Amino acid sequence: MSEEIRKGLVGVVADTTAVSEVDPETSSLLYRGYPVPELAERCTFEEVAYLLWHGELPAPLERVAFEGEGRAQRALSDRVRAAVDLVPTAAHPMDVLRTAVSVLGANDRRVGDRAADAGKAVGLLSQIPAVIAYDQRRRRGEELVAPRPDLGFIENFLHMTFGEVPDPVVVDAFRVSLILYAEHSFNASTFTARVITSTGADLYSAVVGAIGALKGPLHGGANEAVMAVLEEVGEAGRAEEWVDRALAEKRKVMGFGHRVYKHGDSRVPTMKAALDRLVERTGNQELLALYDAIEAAMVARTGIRPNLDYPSGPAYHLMGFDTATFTPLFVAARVTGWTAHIMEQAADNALIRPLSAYVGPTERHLGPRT
Ligand SMILES: CC(=O)SCCNC(=O)CCNC(=O)[C@H](O)C(C)(C)COP(=O)(O)OP(=O)(O)OC[C@H]1O[C@@H](n2cnc3c(N)ncnc32)[C@H](O)[C@@H]1OP(=O)(O)O
Ligand SMILES: O=C([O-])CC(=O)C(=O)O
Repeated sequence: MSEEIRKGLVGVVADTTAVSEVDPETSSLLYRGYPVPELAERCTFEEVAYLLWHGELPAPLERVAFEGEGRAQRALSDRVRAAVDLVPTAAHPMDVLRTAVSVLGANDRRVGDRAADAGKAVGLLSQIPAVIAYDQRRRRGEELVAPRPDLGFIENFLHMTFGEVPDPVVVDAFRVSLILYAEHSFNASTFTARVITSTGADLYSAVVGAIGALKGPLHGGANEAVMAVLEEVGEAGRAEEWVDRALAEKRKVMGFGHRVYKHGDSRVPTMKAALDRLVERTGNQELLALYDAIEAAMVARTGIRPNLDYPSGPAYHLMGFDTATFTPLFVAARVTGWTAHIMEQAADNALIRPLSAYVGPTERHLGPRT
């Protein structure tokens, strides 16, 4: 076997992209050239979506037209609602979302029209929150809440989920989290979307595949799994002992480590600051003490730092979301990055098809068969 195998494609540069730049040396992240902490401080989530899709922030008139297009598509269609209702509540909300996007694609006459991809992306950005909000509500035995076209994306998403717009600290922390989750170069789910697109398949198929890839606990599923860690550890005083045992048992501590960042995830300081503001509002100091104690124990023992999922998990908990809804929230943000990459891949396509080194039995032949 003479080929060099890069298991997990570690360190492999698969293509160019102009969507975002991750610099592991400086732990920094740029969307279309703009530092993400700056976008999180000064932009709406809709503006960031526009930036990822069009390469520039919208001018005032472009912003009004773009927001209007999104606001008009926020209501859950009867077909999608019926599809959600068909999925048992025992199924994970990511399965519901995957099914709903599939139904959206099957009902879109533009499905194979590449020129309509930007419009389909706007539709998904509006419909995905409606699905997530309705799914959480039906699991709680609550009625669907109709969208409010007078509200911005973030406020409307929260209104459809909770039946009211929460206070500004919650609204702002949610906005920050979605901007931070929006895009991250060739991560597993985005790469999945690019692979599917490279075959000539439509945008919805690529997004359905990406949702499947994001569900796993080594990727987006970690924000949900972080809550299980916090609950299992229980109190700050138990953190050191718990981390020692988890490492001895060779368990992966969810919310820590990253394939690209080895000196810390660029997004964590911004999300941690939002979490701190939520804690200040709710007075939940024990949660913060627990969070800090687990991080201190992990860093002291392994040098492995938190990734974005570590502060996002408890932040979504304090905002009032059910734990199983956390990874769908990641989808609501990342659909912007996925679709930007889908359009980039389609515009300059080459089928993605690597080679494999065969390690099975050498050639052999069937003997007489009875
Ligand atoms: C937004 C996101 O999707 S970020 C990722 C979210 N995922 C998680 O939080 C899940 C937990 N983390 C992990 O599983 C990993 O850190 C990954 C999958 C994210 C990245 O891992 P990789 O780049 O493949 O590194 P790999 O898994 O080989 O880890 C290297 C070493 O660090 C250890 N390590 C890495 N992360 C962790 C962790 N969270 N807990 C314990 N040990 C860890 C590995 O066990 C391995 O040790 P070894 O060399 O002794 O075998
Ligand atoms: O980049 C990755 O491998 C995972 C990640 O942090 C993300 O998708 O946001």
